[in-house]
Amino acid sequence: MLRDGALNGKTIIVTGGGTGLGKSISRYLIQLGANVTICSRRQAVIDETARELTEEASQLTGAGQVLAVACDVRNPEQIENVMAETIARFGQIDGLLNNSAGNFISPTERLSYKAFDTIVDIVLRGTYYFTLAVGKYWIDNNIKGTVLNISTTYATTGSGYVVPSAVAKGGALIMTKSLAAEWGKYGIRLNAIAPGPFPTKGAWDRLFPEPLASMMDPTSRIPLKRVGEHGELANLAAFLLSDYSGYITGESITIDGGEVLAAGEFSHLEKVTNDQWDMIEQTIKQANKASKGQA
Ligand SMILES: CCCCCCCCC/C=C/C(=O)SCCNC(=O)CCNC(=O)[C@H](O)C(C)(C)COP(=O)(O)OP(=O)(O)OC[C@H]1O[C@@H](n2cnc3c(N)ncnc32)[C@H](O)[C@@H]1OP(=O)(O)O
Ligand SMILES: NC(=O)C1=CN([C@@H]2O[C@H](COP(=O)(O)OP(=O)(O)OC[C@H]3O[C@@H](n4cnc5c(N)ncnc54)[C@H](OP(=O)(O)O)[C@@H]3O)[C@@H](O)[C@H]2O)C=CC1
Repeated sequence: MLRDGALNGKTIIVTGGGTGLGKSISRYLIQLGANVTICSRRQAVIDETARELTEEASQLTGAGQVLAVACDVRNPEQIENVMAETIARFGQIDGLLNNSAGNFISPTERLSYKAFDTIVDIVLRGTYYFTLAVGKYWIDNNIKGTVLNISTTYATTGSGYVVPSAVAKGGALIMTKSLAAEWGKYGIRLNAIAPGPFPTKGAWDRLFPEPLASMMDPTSRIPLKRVGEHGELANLAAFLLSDYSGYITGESITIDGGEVLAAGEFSHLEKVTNDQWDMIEQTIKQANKASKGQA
């Protein structure tokens, strides 16, 4: 979507950049000229992704570079190490994509305290630790940086069976809006993306395992009748991390093929046939007449 070189000179940290959506977004940011630091807990995974993305970038003109630094986003010292290594390699930090997450589907009453803590700590604590560290650095150095948080649609609607994730994503979303209000005076922008289903191994293994996968078609309640493509999400993420979105802050943009609209009272009536609509129309018109005393 963006023109070549749209992110030239920018350095962006992508948490969870070794797999899934973080990897796909990192690939596109690099194509657009950004230098990207990917980080997550598993060094071998981010090393392999860095090798792959470096190889791809070598085939392109004007692509950025990639650095892999291991980090658990629940650990402030490791976050500060990612920042120091990024600054040492690329000079400064301009953007932060909070994409790391933990999640699994479960009835809430089956969760231990530790299970609940694990999800909330990765998603909420990890997001505010990283944002706080990078925000302080930007304020101290007069850098007009940009944060993008990967949220979910259920951060605003709520959802059963993923309650720790909903609690944490909801908290991260309100942080996005709150800090956008507070740090706007420094030129720092914070936005969020709320994706619907975009197939990744990480999400599908934990949210859509058997027998669920055989029991339901995740596209059936999506108005566009399909899951998302990684490139579609990467386009939106690159735009929100770029200067082209310079007047957007505190916003959450939903990209879900219309899935959240399923809450609309009558939006599920697509199974009604034309013959049935004829019948329904006649029935309603009879009722209209009756109410006017014409029946
Ligand atoms: C419709 C289509 C879809 C479409 C999808 C629609 C969109 C969904 C939107 C959101 C999507 C996402 O976030 S997708 C992101 C998915 N990716 C990830 O989750 C990647 C990272 N995840 C992980 O590493 C693991 O899954 C996770 C458990 C979170 C963390 O691993 P750790 O090694 O740190 O922790 P562990 O020690 O294994 O587990 C911590 C505690 O959690 C408990 N625990 C772990 N799994 C459990 C389970 N299934 N049920 C109960 N409890 C569980 C353990 O027993 C431990 O508690 P005790 O027994 O008390 O010790
Ligand atoms: N796929 C989908 O349909 C949707 C996804 N999302 C969101 O998109 C984002 C990416 O998810 P997706 O790509 O699907 O799944 P992945 O499992 O591929 O991505 C999650 C990433 O988070 C990293 N991570 C987990 N725990 C930590 C930690 N403590 N510290 C640092 N990194 C960590 C993992 O790496 P490692 O294990 O090496 O640490 C992994 O790379 C998440 O925020 C998710 O909530 C939102 C809506 C829908």
